[in-house]
Amino acid sequence: MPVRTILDALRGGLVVSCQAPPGDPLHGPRFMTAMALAAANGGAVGIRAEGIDDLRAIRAEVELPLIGLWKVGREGVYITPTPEHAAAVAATGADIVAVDATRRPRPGGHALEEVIGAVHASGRLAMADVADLDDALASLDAGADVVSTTLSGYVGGAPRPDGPDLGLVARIADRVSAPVFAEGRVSTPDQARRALDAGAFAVVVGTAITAPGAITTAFARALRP
Ligand SMILES: CC(=O)N[C@H](C=O)[C@@H](O)[C@H](O)[C@H](O)COP(=O)(O)O
Repeated sequence: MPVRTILDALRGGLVVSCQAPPGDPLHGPRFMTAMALAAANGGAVGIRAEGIDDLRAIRAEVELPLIGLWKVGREGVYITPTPEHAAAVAATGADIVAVDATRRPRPGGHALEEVIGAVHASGRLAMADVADLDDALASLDAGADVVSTTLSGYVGGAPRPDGPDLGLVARIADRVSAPVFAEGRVSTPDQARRALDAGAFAVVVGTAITAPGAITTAFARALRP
């Protein structure tokens, strides 16, 4: 899909993140493809997904713009950490490759520019997953095409807020002209709407839509005395 068409298709809409980690009963391409198809039927304008097998399978069945990433471990920089991971994600046919764009040290000592360079060398757009405004500004300097607030609340060990960081969405959107995606802990349609009002270009929702285990836990907890 041409770059303009991809961004136009995503503007103002809902991207559904379809991810289930190893150990989750829904882990694997079959279930994540079904999730992506269900999201498409429900009106999603894009899909975000993780891992080479899931991305290939989703790409084969879903025509919506696809944001791909590869999680390597769960500590430090784990979202598409190196140029090699970025090239492999791009090779699945994902339209946008999401990469950790925090200012933390990267495995192999790579600079963010190198990871983004690998995305661009593959003809894809680079999404910078950031934790704060300075990450966003630095990532755009490094060549990122779009920014997402994915990592706000997941860096530095401070207690994680319950809701999305709409303040960060607004701070970034006020400073930059690049598209800013609101991502992370968006749990209700009202929060998604408010993310757009805060200046988001589009909204990414994962757990609240595609993680029945977590959704069940929230209901079950609410019933406990
Ligand atoms: C921090 C991190 O690793 N975030 C990941 C990034 O792809 C996913 O685990 C999240 O599910 C995704 O960002 C959507 O967020 P939420 O599930 O909160 O709607």
